[in-house]
Amino acid sequence: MIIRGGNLSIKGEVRVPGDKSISHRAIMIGSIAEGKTIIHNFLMGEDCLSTVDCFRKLGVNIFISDEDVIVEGVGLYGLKESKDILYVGNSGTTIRLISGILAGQNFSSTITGDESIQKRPMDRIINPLKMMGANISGLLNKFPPLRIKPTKKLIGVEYRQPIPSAQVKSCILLAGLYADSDTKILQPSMSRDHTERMLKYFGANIVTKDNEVYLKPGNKLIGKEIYIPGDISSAAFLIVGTLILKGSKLLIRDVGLNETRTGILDVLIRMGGRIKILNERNLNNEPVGDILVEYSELKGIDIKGNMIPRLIDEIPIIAVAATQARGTTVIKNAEELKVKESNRIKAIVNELKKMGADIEELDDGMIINGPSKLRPSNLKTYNDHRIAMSLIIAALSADGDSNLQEIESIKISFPNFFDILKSIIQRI
Ligand SMILES: O=C(O)C1=C[C@@H](OP(=O)(O)O)[C@@H](O)[C@H](O)C1
Ligand SMILES: C=C(OP(=O)(O)O)C(=O)O
Repeated sequence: MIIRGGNLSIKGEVRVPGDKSISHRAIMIGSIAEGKTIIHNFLMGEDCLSTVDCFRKLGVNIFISDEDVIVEGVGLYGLKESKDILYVGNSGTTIRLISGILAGQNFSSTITGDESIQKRPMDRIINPLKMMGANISGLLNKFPPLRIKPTKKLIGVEYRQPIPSAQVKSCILLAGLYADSDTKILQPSMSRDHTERMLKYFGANIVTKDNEVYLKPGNKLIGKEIYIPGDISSAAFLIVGTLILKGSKLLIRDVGLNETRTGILDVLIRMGGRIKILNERNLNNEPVGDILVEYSELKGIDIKGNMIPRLIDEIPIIAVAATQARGTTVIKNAEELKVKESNRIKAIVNELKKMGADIEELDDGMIINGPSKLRPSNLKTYNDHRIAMSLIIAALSADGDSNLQEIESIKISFPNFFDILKSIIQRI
C-alpha cells in the first residue's frame, strides 16, 4: 500500500474501537458466568473474533449484531469438549487466558494458532499451571500446540511472577477459579488489571493490594451488561500522529484510562505533549474519559522500569514520536517486546532506520536521537499490526510516497484504522 506523506495535519473528533484486552475478557468471563452477558462496543478485530470462535467451539452461544455481542453464559462447569482443535489465530491473549480456564475442565483440549503464535513462549503459563496440578504440555514444553487434559484436582498457588505479564497473571487467576484453595499472585510491578476488575464485577472474591492479587474460589460468576471503552493502545497511533503533524488537534472520546494502561499518556506528556483528559468517569469498574491532544514540540526522555508494562504495546509508536523529539530518548527493560507478534525492537529499529531516523537497537530497548526528517521508504511490517500502524504514522510525516507491505494485520486490533485516519487527515 502507498502512503502519501507530507503537508498533512490531523483535525477533528473521533472514537476508537473497543479495548482489545477487555473485549477478550468479556467473552471469556461471560462464557463461564451464569446468565446473559451483553457486551457493547466489543472490538470486532480478528484477535477478539478468535476468542469468540474458541468459546463457540466449547459450546457457548454467542450472538453478534453490529457492535453488540450477547454471550449466553454456561457457568463455570458448563463448557463442552470441542470436536476441533481450538485455533487462536494471532492472539497471544486468547491462548494464554483460555488455557487457564481449560486447565479446570473435565475434558481434553488442544490449542494452537498461526505461525507467529507457534513461536511465542508458553512455558510462562505451562509452569505455573503445572504447579497448580494442571495436566498441560506443549511442544518442547514451550510452544503451541498446547494439550490440556483433565486433572484430579487443581490447587491454589502462591506465585511470584518472574516478569510482569498480565496474560500470565490472568491465566493463573482463571485457573484459580477452579482450584480448591486460594491463589495469590505477587507481581514484580503492576501489569494491566482488567481481569481482576472484571472478575470482581461479575462477583468473584478477588482483592488487589499493592502488587499482590488474592483470589478465593467458590463464588458464582453472574452475567452482566458491559460497555467496553475505546482502546488506548489504538488511540496511541492517533495521539502520536496529532503530536507530530504540525497544526493538528484531535479529540478522542470515550477512551479507557485504566492506570495500568496510561503509561503512554504519562510518557508523551513528559516529552512535552499537549494532552488533556476531559470528562473522566467510570464504566463497569473501568475508568474512561476523553483525550484532547494538539501538535507539540517534543523532547527526548528516558523510559524504563515499572513504566514498561504500562505501555508495552505502545513502544513502537513511542519510537516514532521520539524520532521527532529534540534530544535523546532511551527505552530500556523492554525485552518482552522480542516475544510479541514479531521482535518489535528489531522491527521498528530496522524500519525507522530505513526512513533516516538516528536509532540504535539495544538488547532490551533502543536509543533514539532526534529530531530527524523522515524520508519516504519501502517498509516491511513483519505481519505485526502495531508495527504496521506505527510505520503508517511515521510515513504520514515523511514528504512523499512510502510503500508498506503486508498491512492486513491491522485488522487484528484496529479494523477501521484507515476509515478513521481518512476522516481526520487534512492536506495543507
Ligand atoms: O493481557 C492482555 O490483554 C495483554 C497483555 C500484554 O501481554 P503480556 O501479558 O505478555 O505482557 C500485552 O502485550 C497484550 O497486548 C495484551
Ligand atoms: C501483543 C499483543 O497481543 P497478543 O499478545 O494478544 O497477541 C498486542 O496486541 O500488541
